[in-house]
Amino acid sequence: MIELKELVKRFGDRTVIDRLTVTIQKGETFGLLGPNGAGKTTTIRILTMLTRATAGSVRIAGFSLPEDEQKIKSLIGVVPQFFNLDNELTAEENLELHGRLHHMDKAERRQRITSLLEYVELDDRAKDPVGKFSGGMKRRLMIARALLHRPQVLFLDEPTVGLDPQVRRRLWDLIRRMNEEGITVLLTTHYIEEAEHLCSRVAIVDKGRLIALDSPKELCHRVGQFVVEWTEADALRTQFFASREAAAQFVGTLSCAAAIRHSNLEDVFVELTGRKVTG
Ligand SMILES: Nc1ncnc2c1ncn2[C@@H]1O[C@H](COP(=O)(O)OP(=O)(O)OP(=O)(O)O)[C@@H](O)[C@H]1O
Repeated sequence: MIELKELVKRFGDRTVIDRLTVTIQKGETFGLLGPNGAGKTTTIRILTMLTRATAGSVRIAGFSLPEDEQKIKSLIGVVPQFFNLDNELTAEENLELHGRLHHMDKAERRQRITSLLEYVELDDRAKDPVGKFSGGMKRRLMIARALLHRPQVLFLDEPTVGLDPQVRRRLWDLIRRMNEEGITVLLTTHYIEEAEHLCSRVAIVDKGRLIALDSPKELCHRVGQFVVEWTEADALRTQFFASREAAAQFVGTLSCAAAIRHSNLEDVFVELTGRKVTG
């Protein structure tokens, strides 16, 4: 559904995307995971035609950039990282504006706006100005807006950044539901838990480079499913093991207290880069 081949983006002499090659299948929820500055937003900006790649190719649903820009625009929905709703307008009016920009006819617009406000559970706030909405409500309205013209692919840039854990989980449910209904989702995140909960596969990116790509489970298997953590000379030490038994055996050889836990994508990132995603 989405194919990036040898994608490069340079700003002056700075390379922020470095030969990124990724193929995302139809129906996947795919995550780009990496720390701030890894190049995730720039990748989304290229895919959503807000900036052009320096080199490499992009295909979405069989169409190529930049040749098929108009066609691709009608197939994608975008939820940017920062709120870009019109605070003066009501929820309904914000959607209405988007529908007009996408040349949807009046009857279709009305029907979609009503059903999507219900879908994101904002139907009772349809007539309220968006300026009064909480962060979570604004994010849900941005998702409704992105879905209005029935896109096949949805791009979500850091969909839950700045939201409290409860609101985040509610958005995860919504993203999962959209995916179950057949939409291909590409999201960026620097939240480990978000990638682990939502994504069928994850590309770990660092400094514009792809450093690993697989399902969260496989990535954790790769470093070792179990981690032993202990403190030595005031520093936290970790070691990976393929089984709980092997981890427990190792703990038996230590002369201090140690904890055994499951590994996660943060561990994978640290193993591969020596740094933390959430740093
Ligand atoms: N227009 C620009 N001109 C120059 N440098 C830029 C521009 N846009 C992004 N960059 C640089 O490109 C690098 C990647 O930025 P990008 O926003 O894609 O990272 P990110 O992984 O999305 O991080 P974040 O989560 O903080 O947005 C950063 O070092 C950033 O400073």
